[in-house]
Amino acid sequence: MASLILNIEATASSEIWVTTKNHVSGPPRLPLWGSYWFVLLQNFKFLHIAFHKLAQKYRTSMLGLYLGPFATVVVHDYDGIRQVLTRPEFQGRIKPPVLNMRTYNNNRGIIFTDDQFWVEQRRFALRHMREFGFGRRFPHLEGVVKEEIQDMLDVLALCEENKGLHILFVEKAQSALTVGLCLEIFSGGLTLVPDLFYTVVFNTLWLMIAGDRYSTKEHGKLRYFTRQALRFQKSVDVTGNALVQTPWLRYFAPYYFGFTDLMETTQNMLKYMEEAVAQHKATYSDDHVRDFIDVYLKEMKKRGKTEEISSFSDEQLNVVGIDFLFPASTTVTSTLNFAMLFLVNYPEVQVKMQQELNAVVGRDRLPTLDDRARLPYNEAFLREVMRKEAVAPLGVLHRATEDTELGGYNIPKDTTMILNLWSFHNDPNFWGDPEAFRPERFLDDKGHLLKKDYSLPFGAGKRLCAGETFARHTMFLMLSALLQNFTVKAAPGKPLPSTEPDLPGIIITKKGMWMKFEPRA
Ligand code: HEM
Repeated sequence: MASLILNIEATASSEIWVTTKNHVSGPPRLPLWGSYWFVLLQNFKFLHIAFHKLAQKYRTSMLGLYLGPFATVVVHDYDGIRQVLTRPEFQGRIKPPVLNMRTYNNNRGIIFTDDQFWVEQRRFALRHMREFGFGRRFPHLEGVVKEEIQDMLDVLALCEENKGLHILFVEKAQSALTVGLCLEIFSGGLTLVPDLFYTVVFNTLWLMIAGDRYSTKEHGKLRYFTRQALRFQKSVDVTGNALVQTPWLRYFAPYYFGFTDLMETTQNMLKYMEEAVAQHKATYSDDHVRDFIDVYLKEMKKRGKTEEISSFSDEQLNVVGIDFLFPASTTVTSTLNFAMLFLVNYPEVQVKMQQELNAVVGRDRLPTLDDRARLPYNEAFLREVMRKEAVAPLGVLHRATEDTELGGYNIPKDTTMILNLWSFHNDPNFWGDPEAFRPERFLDDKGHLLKKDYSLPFGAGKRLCAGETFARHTMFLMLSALLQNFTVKAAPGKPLPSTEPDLPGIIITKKGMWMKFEPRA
């Protein structure tokens, strides 16, 4: 079968859009899955690598193909990517029926919606999440994050000191609950990542959304949500794979093609929001708005009186909630996971980061956001991690909302636009030595951060990741606090883990790993 497909590829025309004047090159279209067959043949696991190889093969930065019946262009270069990110006619989203099925059979939320609905809901959510500290400097929230990070460091120190299992017999263990936590993610002096990071990220966001934080005894619930979110991210690739191209597959092999995971995990995450919203309704007061859920309920009441049909609804509130919670709890923690891998593979980089922390912050207090500008090497490290391993290597799919052109090629309305951020981040013409892990590439001769960061792990333009500032703040605070107090090492006696991802999906991740956090003298 594979050789038959290769044969067809070699003989068929590579110009796929006979309806357009100026064709985009790419592999031909076969029955059922169109050009997807050729994509799978290039790399069955990681789509960003497959597209990258095909673009090289067709000597183009704009690859044209069909994913099933859908005309698609994959853009690989900086200029093309920036144009798609910033031009208004490329800000649509694809809305395949299977995606709608997950959210009350309605296209809801922010990430997968477009048009006026998306504009109104994104603007509202961001404006009001800011009131509770999202994406900005806000002393109350920074205090909470500090507490959460201090808890993480304390538990880490306690479990490290007592080597996990032995903690059961140590009086120092504050309670049986701490013991439970230690047993789950600490064992024999090693710590499980990314699980270590789940609490800080989830609790900080949950405080803004639902006005609450999970105490140690409820950490199981919080980790349950994060694992659902991760399972969701792993259920399909970012194109929705064969399930989007041939939706009837869900009747024949729902588990194999990811349909079961897609549905179950979304339902489980929605249940979280549904319960929180029900509790808020039971205790709601117009005079005392506690968090984002209350703000949203208030808006619904207001609009209910004035508008016949409003885009504000219970369903939309639930999906907006998970559209913040699922990326936050998976992308931030997975990026930190990659950061740990780069630290153990490049110990000299880790030493430099610790030296900078010693000089700027010392050891008597935790790093704060005020220190961030004075820790350029630590900042450059995070940028380099996200350049090398952008957890969302193809971003989220865009759609052309009208007939247009890009780079001299005609792009018909409704073309799916995929941005290969990974390919651009690894372009030797742009970065010189993209294969090298070198935080210095983001610094000038004097060690100051370069004014412009050309990498695009969060996208750009109107669809810029809604959580960029939150993610950058949280990752900086967690990483700098960890390195101020611990040295990260690979598990002794085991081969050094590679920095390459091993699990595909909407985001790419590493499997959970046991690592050593050695307290610094
Ligand atoms: C390292 C962490 C993260 C990375 C690398 C990342 C990356 C991205 C990317 C590439 C996009 C697509 C942009 C586009 O459509 O062109 C996106 C969208 C989005 N992200 Fe993130 N993200 C991260 C963290 C977060 C966090 C913490 C949140 C929320 C708390 C979040 C919420 C969203 C939302 C709501 C969108 C959809 C924006 C829209 O369509 O208007 N992300 N993110």
